[in-house]
Amino acid sequence: MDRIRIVGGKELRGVIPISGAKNAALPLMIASLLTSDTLTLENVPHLADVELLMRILGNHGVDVAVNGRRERQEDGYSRTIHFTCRTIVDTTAPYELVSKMRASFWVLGPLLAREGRARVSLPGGCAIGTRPVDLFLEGLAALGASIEIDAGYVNATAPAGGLVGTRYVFPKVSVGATHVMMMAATLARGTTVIGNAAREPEVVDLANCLNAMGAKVTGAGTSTITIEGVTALSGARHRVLPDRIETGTYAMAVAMAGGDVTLQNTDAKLLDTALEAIRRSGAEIFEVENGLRVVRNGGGIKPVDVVTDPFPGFPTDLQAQFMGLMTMSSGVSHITETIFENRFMHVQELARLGAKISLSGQTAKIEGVGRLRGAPVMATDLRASVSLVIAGLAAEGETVVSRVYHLDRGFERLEEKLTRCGAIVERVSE
Ligand SMILES: CC(=O)N[C@H]1[C@@H](OP(=O)(O)OP(=O)(O)OC[C@H]2O[C@@H](n3ccc(=O)[nH]c3=O)[C@H](O)[C@@H]2O)O[C@H](CO)[C@@H](O)[C@@H]1O
Ligand SMILES: C=C(OP(=O)(O)O)C(=O)O
Repeated sequence: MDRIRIVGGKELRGVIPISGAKNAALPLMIASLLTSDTLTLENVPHLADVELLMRILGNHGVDVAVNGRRERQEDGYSRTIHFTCRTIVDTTAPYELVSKMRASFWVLGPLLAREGRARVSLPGGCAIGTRPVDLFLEGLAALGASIEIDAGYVNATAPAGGLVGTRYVFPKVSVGATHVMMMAATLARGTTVIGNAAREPEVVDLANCLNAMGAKVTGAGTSTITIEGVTALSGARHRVLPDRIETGTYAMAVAMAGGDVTLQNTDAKLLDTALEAIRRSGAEIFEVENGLRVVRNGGGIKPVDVVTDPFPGFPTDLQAQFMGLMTMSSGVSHITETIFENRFMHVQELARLGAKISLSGQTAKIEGVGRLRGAPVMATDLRASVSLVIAGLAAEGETVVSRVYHLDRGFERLEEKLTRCGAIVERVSE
């Protein structure tokens, strides 16, 4: 099993290209199930989750062609990929595949909308909480679907004549349930209004792509999304938006290790709240053409309190990384996690590097320590593992992060991007 070895204490200087967003690419790829034409996606990141979803979509009948060729391209950053699902050959998404990645559950919406039925295993994904699927099922039931859960599978059937437009207010904001209901409603009869919808940029990206495919979606990016159903969708070409979590992660790496790095192909507007927190910690952030520049040349790290919230709040997917940054602050900070009930598994691993963190319910109290010291640590989930990498960059001596398959789910060419900025980071295969 691969490990990442880091020799810390070096400032980061250079340019990091930001990839297309994993969390936008996944629902966009799933949208290809809604049409028999080709959906071409540009800027698709080369990640384990993307590869797995290609296999899952292939199982349903989607033909995947990378850069116009059928073979997979093993080099190069984010790619252009063509997805064509002439006919859906299988409406079952099996446990073996869906259990590995939460987002694969989302095929439920398009399969149901296009074929009138779907059988999808209950999902897996990062172990950061119980992550139920009640909101998905209630949303689809509001569109007229009959739903039963049997032997670990969700069996959903549309009424004769297909799904029917509805008004439905989610009792809680859910990114995934918003994606799924929006996709399903594009092919429903009549108009659907989704209340308390997620406002994340990835929801807006999906709505833009659906509209390019001929859907009639308005209001994405606000809490109320309206979808006028159409009888069929066509193909389209769409560029995946930049990864705001990757952007924030590297910005925090610079804030922690020091240096001057330009993050290219990204947009500060995607993560205003997180950038504001990084600025308050003492780093300077400048918007530059097609990206941003993060600078911390000396000066201490100030303590900053944050509370995670749905967009436009501070993203839960940057909570672990920000906690890494706060471990080196000059005072006491508090981080409250409101989205997932079990997203503090990085705490005990950061402690191995010398961090002082105590937990009380959903709030972590971080007593800044002047310096961290490298140690062997274990990745527990995707964002927790990258928090250990950036802490390792700032720590003195050697840090070895094991279980790096978590990282490969969501960070494209992490070692290469950091090495180009002067970090000493290498992958060690056993
Ligand atoms: C692939 C992807 O895009 N994953 C992101 C997505 O996950 P995901 O879409 O799974 O997250 P949700 O927004 O659905 O989850 C928010 C909260 O709602 C709860 N919930 C969700 C659905 C449901 O049916 N019932 C229910 O109670 C969840 O347990 C959680 O407590 O948004 C999260 C919140 O920004 C991010 O951390 C994930 O990185
Ligand atoms: C939690 C994440 O992914 P998933 O929802 O696929 O588990 C994430 O991207 O941080």
